[in-house]
Amino acid sequence: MEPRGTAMQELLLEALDDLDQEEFDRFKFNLRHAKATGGENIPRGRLEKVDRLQLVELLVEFYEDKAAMLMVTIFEEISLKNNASKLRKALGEKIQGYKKKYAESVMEDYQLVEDRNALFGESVPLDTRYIHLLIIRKHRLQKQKEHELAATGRRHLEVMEQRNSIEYLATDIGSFFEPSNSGLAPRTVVLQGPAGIGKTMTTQKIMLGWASGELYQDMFDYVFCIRCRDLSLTEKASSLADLIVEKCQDMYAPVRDILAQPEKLLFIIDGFDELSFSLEPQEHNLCVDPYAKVPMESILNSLLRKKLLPKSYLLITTRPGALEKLQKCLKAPQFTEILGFSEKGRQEYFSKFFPNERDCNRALRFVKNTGAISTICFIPMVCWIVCSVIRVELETEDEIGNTLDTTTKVFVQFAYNLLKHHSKNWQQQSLPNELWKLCSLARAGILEQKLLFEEDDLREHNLDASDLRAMFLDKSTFQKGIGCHSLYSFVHLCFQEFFAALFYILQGEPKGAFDNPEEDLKRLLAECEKPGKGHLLLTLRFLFGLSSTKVQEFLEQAFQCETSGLVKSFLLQKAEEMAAEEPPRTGYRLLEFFHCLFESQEAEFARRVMHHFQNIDLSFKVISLLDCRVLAFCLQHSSNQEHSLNLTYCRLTSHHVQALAPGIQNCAALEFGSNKLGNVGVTILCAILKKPECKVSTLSLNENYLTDACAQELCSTLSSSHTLYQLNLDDNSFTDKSLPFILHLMWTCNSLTILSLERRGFSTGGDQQLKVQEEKIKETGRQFLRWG
Ligand SMILES: Nc1ncnc2c1ncn2[C@@H]1O[C@H](COP(=O)(O)OP(=O)(O)OP(=O)(O)O)[C@@H](O)[C@H]1O
Repeated sequence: MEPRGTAMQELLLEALDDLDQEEFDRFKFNLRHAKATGGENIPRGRLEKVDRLQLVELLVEFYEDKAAMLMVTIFEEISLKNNASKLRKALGEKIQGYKKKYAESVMEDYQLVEDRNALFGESVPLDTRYIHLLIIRKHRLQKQKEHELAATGRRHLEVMEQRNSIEYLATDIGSFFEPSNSGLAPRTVVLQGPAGIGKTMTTQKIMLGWASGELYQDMFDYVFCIRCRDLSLTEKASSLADLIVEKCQDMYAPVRDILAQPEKLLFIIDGFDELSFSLEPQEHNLCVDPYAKVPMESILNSLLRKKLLPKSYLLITTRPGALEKLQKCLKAPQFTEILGFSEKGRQEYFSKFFPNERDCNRALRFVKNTGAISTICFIPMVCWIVCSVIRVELETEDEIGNTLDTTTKVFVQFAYNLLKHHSKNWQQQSLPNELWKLCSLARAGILEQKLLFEEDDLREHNLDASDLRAMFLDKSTFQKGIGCHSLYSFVHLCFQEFFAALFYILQGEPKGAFDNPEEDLKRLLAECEKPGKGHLLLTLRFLFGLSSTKVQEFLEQAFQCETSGLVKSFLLQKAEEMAAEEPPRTGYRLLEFFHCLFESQEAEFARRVMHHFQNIDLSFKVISLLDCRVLAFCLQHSSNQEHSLNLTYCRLTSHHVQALAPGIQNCAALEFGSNKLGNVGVTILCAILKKPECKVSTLSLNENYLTDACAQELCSTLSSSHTLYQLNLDDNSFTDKSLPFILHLMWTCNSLTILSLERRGFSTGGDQQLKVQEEKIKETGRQFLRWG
């Protein structure tokens, strides 16, 4: 921090120097009765005989950063209007100057990121690394607006009106606080996304954008970024004002001026899921005074609940697992979500990673041809790991393995490559031991929600002299009192979660306090189920991934270690318990559970539990390609063939249908309404519907931009179905040209009983024909009902 505010003292002295002796005496007289908020006035005795310089010192001593405004008030009281306005102007300039200075310090702190492409991180400018991420915003349509749009031909909006009227729109970091259709600008924005999707990187980009004058210039005078993981360091009571001083890295930052306009402040709270506090809403936990010394937990709780600085703006990032907990604290939040890289973004990432064009093309070709990897490469973190793995394979001229079909396997391969190429201990057979120490540190941290480790922690886990420390841990230096303090964290939280899971798999090492691995594992699994334990979700997912027989065989061979045979049977039992829960899991919790089954790649897991989930309803969730592969795996290996899968309004495209393909045939009902399947999606779907083992009885493809060509393909495919009972094709782009195909289907598919064709787009003549044929079918004695 810079030396105490000499600039402010000079300003005060200059203002006093402008006074003649009589004015100076009057100033001192009024100062005796000054009404400054908080603190004491300068005792009368100390005011006598002070000269101007001494008075400045006294003013700063007693009124700190309020001294200048107090001086302005007294000048006005004693009719020194010119002096008052001169000082006010000088103060204004000083504040502007300070804003600039703060922006410069933010620039310095945020412009560089560690270059993870170079193994032992050099730093590179963020702008050369950052790649555009797809972000969407949940959008609630207003009735009036809907009608306007409906009148312009977007008929699907009427359908949406019945379904909560939510739409997902693409957005970008510069538009987070723009007014929604209601005209209200959100003061709280939540940015959610899974592990490694780029939330922290996005906050860094926003900080830099603001500091360099490109983002939110007129909107915010100050933007402060609070990293939740760092908050655990602040044990003692502090105030929001203190926190701002700390962020400014200047103990004489004009905090009062900064706080005087809360509507010009943005607080970014990054990594809400990493918080270890409970954030219960008890009143005694909340504070309204930014100067009150209260525990950090209260400051955060009060900011989130808009008790403290209600007019300030908040941007909070979180993984989906903590969303429920976060939602309970917030007032009128706007939800946004990072979807990851687009196809183009991924290519850009690869070309930055592999400057050599030939290597880049090879790597991209490999990813494209390996469907499994292709679906996980939208996550930047995974992209980085996959590229690192591919680079090693390219260097060694090995064939790029096509076994990397789960995130866990990508992490295992990455850890293996790193260890193979960089650990001296590799040859000395002590690797399993070293690895186990790293895993035990990760596990201890995950259980305690501790992400920053002290030297003592490293010593406790015998890692102080380990090579693995430099490989997987980052070191940061923090100011503590007058000295410096080193803290360690895993290169990314995902790695801590991965190694924590690996701890439960590795065996054969002296586990000391954990000499009963069975109990230890049971404890972890029980913890995962407790409310508010969202931070354990990824660890659990990795644990499922590592329990796979194939992965364990690889670990044993590659790391020369023994693995635990127990884990798999425990997890199977756990999966059965989770599946039988009442009420059953829904939404993201259900999807998370399916991800666990998928990571295991053990068909038996799915076979044993999927019968509990007859109705899988993930409608109105944003579903990724990976989610689709996960669903396909679970459905494909289910012993039950009667599932209904509801993916209405999930932003599905033809790629999603492709990823879902292996599982769809095991569903009796497919609800894919309000998506963007288009003609290609329907062609893929038809290939599945044609299979004799496919027994779909309800198919909903409402509002999917389907054309007459689709109607032809779909109707001719379904004509031979013996199981199709209901078909919904509302709100598509059909014309009279579709009529013959639809009539053919109506006549030939005898099982078809309900056909919905609302807003089908036929001419009056076409409609007439449809009605006539419908009546004729009924005359044959067949039950047939048509809607619309
Ligand atoms: N926009 C981007 N462009 C390039 N690389 C990115 C981008 N976003 C993220 N990355 C890479 O992915 C890594 C993980 O990103 P980040 O830490 O921002 O994820 P996160 O969503 O905050 O994850 P978590 O929830 O686990 O904390 C980064 O260290 C960086 O290497």
